[in-house]
Amino acid sequence: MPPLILAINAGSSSVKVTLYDSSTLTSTNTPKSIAQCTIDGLTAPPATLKYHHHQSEKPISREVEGVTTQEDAFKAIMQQLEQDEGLVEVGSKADYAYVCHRVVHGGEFADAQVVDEETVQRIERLSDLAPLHNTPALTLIRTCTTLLPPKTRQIAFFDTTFHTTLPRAITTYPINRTIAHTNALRKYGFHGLSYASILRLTSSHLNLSPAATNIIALHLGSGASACAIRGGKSVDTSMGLTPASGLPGATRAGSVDPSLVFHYTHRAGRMSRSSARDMHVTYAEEVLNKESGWAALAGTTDFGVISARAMADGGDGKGDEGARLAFDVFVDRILGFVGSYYVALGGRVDALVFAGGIGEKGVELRRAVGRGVECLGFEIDEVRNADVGNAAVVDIGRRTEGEKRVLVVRTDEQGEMARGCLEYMEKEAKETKETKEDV
Ligand SMILES: Nc1ncnc2c1ncn2[C@@H]1O[C@H](COP(=O)(O)OP(=O)(O)O)[C@@H](O)[C@H]1O
Ligand SMILES: CC(=O)OP(=O)(O)O
Ligand SMILES: [Mg+2]
Repeated sequence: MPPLILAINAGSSSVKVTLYDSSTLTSTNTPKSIAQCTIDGLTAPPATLKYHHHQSEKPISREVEGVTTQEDAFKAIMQQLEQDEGLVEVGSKADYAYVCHRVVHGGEFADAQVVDEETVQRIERLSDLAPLHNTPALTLIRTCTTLLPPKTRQIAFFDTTFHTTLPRAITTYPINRTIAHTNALRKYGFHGLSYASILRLTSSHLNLSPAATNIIALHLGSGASACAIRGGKSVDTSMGLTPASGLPGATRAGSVDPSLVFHYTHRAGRMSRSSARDMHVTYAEEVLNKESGWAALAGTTDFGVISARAMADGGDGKGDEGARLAFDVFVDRILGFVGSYYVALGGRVDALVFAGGIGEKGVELRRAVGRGVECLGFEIDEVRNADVGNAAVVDIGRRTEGEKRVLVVRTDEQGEMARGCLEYMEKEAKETKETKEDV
């Protein structure tokens, strides 16, 4: 059996796992994917499992009751892989030679790391800075350590790596510099594996080298962010020290006035120091991360449902007011970042890119954002926007040449990890060869 790579992407509302054959490469030099299993809707139960073994004709899709955490989801996914007798590439668990984990907060780690006790401890220390992500990712690392043979190599890939190019004026918060330095308080940025994939796919579609590509990318999923990429490098992004800032999300408030938390409880409004008494900092975090966003405005975390309800309104005020509000708030905040990043890129933008679950499926959202950015020269074609098909990159703009294109990109975070894993394997093989030659 060839060495297999299992790439695990634990998001805030989903777990996506892709299995790759490291010995076969596609035309874009990525290991060939053999099977993919995802469970989404963890925050809008019942969750749905989707499975596709690439030799089978039809993907499977079924609801999975009682699956509410990333750990439940991962175990159900492993069970699905085990049960599939057609998955001949896997003889036993020992065939999973490499396991890649998406870890959202990498702190000071500049690059991917082989998982050992020290890496685990450092990821653990960062958990407070990405409570919806690092803790579940660590749980999955530990589950794999228990479930798979000791010789399985686990590698952690960080969302923060892509943003290590952010300029200092962007990463710096205007606060006491000593405290900022001691506590590592700065903008890190997230969704980096996704932005790396978006850059790769977009530059190839536009026939540009990544180093010559300027884009404004929108990763819109349960967690949503925007990124300005100049010459293939992240120069600004909307998430910050934690994934809680910037755009709102399924259960996240996004950027709000930082003083809001002191006025959130019923004691608030008194405008005294004691007004913060009922708002313990961990409660504030809980509220801003888990009890806000679409869930708070519209009563659901499913943006597909929100879009449908918002459109049913028809503008006569009779429809679902909460859904309309959630939709409008999201569009407003997205437009704010697009405008700001257009200026940051000096107006030289090859493409505005929609990605992530909502970016890929949200026809209405793209249409509404499209209307707002027409003044900048981006124009969405209604017909193309209405049906984006299944291609990795689709032009939905009226222009299909030159600058200011509008694209929908099927970002591939697992694929990005599989590529990184292959690079690691090649490096490891080279080092082993050199060591043997030295002996
Ligand atoms: N038809 C649709 N239109 C708009 N949004 C949708 C649609 N279907 C699903 N979504 C949204 O996509 C989100 C999932 O995006 P995804 O990027 O996969 O999530 P995660 O942040 O967990 O990685 C869901 O929360 C849901 O709101
Ligand atoms: C960083 C982040 O919010 O990730 P996700 O959208 O996968 O939850
Ligand atoms: Mg995601």
